[in-house]
Amino acid sequence: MTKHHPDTPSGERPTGPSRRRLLGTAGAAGAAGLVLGAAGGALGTAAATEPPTDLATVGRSRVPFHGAHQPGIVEPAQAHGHLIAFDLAADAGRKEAAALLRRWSRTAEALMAGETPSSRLHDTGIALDAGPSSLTVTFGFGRSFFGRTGLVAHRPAALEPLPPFSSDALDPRRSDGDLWIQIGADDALVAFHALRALQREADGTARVRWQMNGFNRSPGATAGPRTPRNLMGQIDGTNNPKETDEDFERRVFVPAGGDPAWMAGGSYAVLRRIRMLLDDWERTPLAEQEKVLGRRKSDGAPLSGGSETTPVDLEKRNADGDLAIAADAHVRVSAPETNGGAAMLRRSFSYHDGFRDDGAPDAGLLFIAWQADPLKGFVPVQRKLDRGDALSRFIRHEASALFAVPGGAGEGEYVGQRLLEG
Ligand SMILES: C=CC1=C(C)c2cc3[nH]c(cc4nc(cc5[nH]c(cc1n2)c(C)c5CCC(=O)O)C(CCC(=O)O)=C4C)c(C)c3C=C
Ligand SMILES: [Fe+2]
Repeated sequence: MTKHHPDTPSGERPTGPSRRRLLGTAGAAGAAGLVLGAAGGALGTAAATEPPTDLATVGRSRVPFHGAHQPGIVEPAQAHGHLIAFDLAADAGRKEAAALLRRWSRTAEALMAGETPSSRLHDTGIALDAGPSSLTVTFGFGRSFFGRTGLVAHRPAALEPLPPFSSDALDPRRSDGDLWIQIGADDALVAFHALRALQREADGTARVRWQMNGFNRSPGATAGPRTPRNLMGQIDGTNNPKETDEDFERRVFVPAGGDPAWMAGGSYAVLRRIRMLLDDWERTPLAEQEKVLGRRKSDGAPLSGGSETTPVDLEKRNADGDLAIAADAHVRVSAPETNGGAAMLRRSFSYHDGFRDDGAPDAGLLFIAWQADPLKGFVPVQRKLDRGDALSRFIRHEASALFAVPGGAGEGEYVGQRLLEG
């Protein structure tokens, strides 16, 4: 399907120059000046003299933009993440939202390919000598988007507001939003470059509602891939659904023929900003920390025995007759076996935003859960955790959002087109 491009007279998709080609080509200063605009002076000089940067594996790694699903869901969480939510401007409706998603998609496609986005705006140059660095950009729609764009009839039933939980201490200013972008990259400059490029594309159409920054372990820090640790020091992500599981697609993605039709191949993202009471946690003896979770801290092995990947045995008893995994241990209370099979794909980022007035670290988990239906994933599990999770003593849910993340864009399509032009 060939689509008319809004920003070129011919209507063809402009392909931006590779960032590396821009740096390395003799005489690139002129071209760079065009692309870089105001910043072109200083960077243009560098462009004429600097050799192209050789990229290592991390920089070269590239995730495709097009596909059945949007990027940033099944790929391992990157070292750097930015989450940003927008509200549409008062005078922006469906037409303006469609134009924005078209611009955003075009920009995301170029950035993920390691290209300088060709846009009506000047590039900042922040990522000039970097490769794609596994950049992913993922777009979602919040419940309020549908009212503002006259699309309430197309709003998924799954976007019903999440129920309140007794342990919620939610800040509405850092919750919800009409539109959401999740950015992840294994290079901090590439991630920030994408954040700025996408934010600037929204100027005049949508304004930032909230923004959060997260991180994970850098690729290459360990000899082989390992499950990441969170800021409590726990290995976190072991018992996630695996792409090889027979029911993975059904659990995580809306099927073709699902309701609404425009969500086929899409998923629902539940975001919770969960602050960790790290001073309390770090004062807690190791054995108690392990009992709270139900797994060993050193290697993530379940307290019922084995290694990290050994299935958790919830029936196992110690010699003294006690349950090896306590009745309120986090892994027992959250396990699909104790929640009627409810499961979600957890793909989170840690965060640290300095220290609060009381001296405690403002740090924790940007918990992101992906599922085909929040009522069969996050909601029943969080209800159960809310009633009796030993981890609750050490965490505070401070912000919350739920977004419908449509399927991936086909060639020549933009994300959300099936909704906005359907
Ligand atoms: C409602 C869903 C969940 C919230 C909120 C949540 C918060 C949370 N979790 C950890 C740390 C770990 N969680 C682990 C397992 C785990 N957690 C959930 C759900 C929520 N967690 C599920 C469904 C599971 C898998 C259970 C299973 O099938 O065994 C683990 C163990 C390792 C793993 O399997 O990932 C850790 C560690 C924190 C720190 C946290 C809030 C800050
Ligand atoms: Fe958990």
